[in-house]
Amino acid sequence: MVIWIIGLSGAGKTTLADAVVATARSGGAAVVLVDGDVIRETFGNDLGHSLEDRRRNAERIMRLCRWLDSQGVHVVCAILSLFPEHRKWMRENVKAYHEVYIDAPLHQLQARDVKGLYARYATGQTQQVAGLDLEFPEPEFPDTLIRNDGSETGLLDHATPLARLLMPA
Ligand SMILES: Nc1ncnc2c1ncn2[C@@H]1O[C@H](COP(=O)(O)OS(=O)(=O)O)[C@@H](OP(=O)(O)O)[C@H]1O
Ligand SMILES: Nc1ncnc2c1ncn2[C@@H]1O[C@H](COP(=O)(O)OP(=O)(O)O)[C@@H](O)[C@H]1O
Repeated sequence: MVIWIIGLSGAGKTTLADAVVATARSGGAAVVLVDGDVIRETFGNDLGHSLEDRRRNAERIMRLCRWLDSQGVHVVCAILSLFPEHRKWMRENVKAYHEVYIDAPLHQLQARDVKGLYARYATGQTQQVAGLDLEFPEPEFPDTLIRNDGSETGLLDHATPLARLLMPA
């Protein structure tokens, strides 16, 4: 199975993905964590954040996830996932695809701004920020919809039910 965790920068994708993987492993599941940022670095940061590079990065990650899945390993992937056609491709090309959308209000992301991305946008140092000058089409049919209301505990409450999807019966 591939659990595909989508959301804007700072929504809590990595936080949730880490918890799902830790819980699933403790329950005996063979699972790999694929994080958009980490895969960029793993491949030598050869892609930036232009729309074209993001498309290529996402396509690389999709194929990597499908390949891992085909080897009998579960995958939890945390990715911004800008392109609706990619989500469709995953649903069509992975036998067991579970899409999770973390919907977090932009004002909270801007207030938290752990990576300083939104502050850099505000001062004009960074452009093409999803949710601001880059459209983020919301997933239409997520299998799990999480409204991140600002409570990290509330977010992590979803980790165990998701991890159970990966654990041996
Ligand atoms: N404009 C701009 N400039 C520099 N960096 C940016 C920019 N927009 C996003 N980010 C960072 O890229 C991370 C998202 O990358 P992903 O590989 O998950 O997805 S995608 O390529 O955006 O589709 C994202 O990581 P997360 O915060 O983990 O989502 C950001 O840290
Ligand atoms: N609901 C929340 N309340 C408080 N902090 C949160 C919440 N959700 C996420 N965080 C914090 O925000 C930061 C960004 O989360 P992260 O998982 O890296 O997001 P993403 O991977 O979507 O960019 C982390 O430091 C995390 O602890």
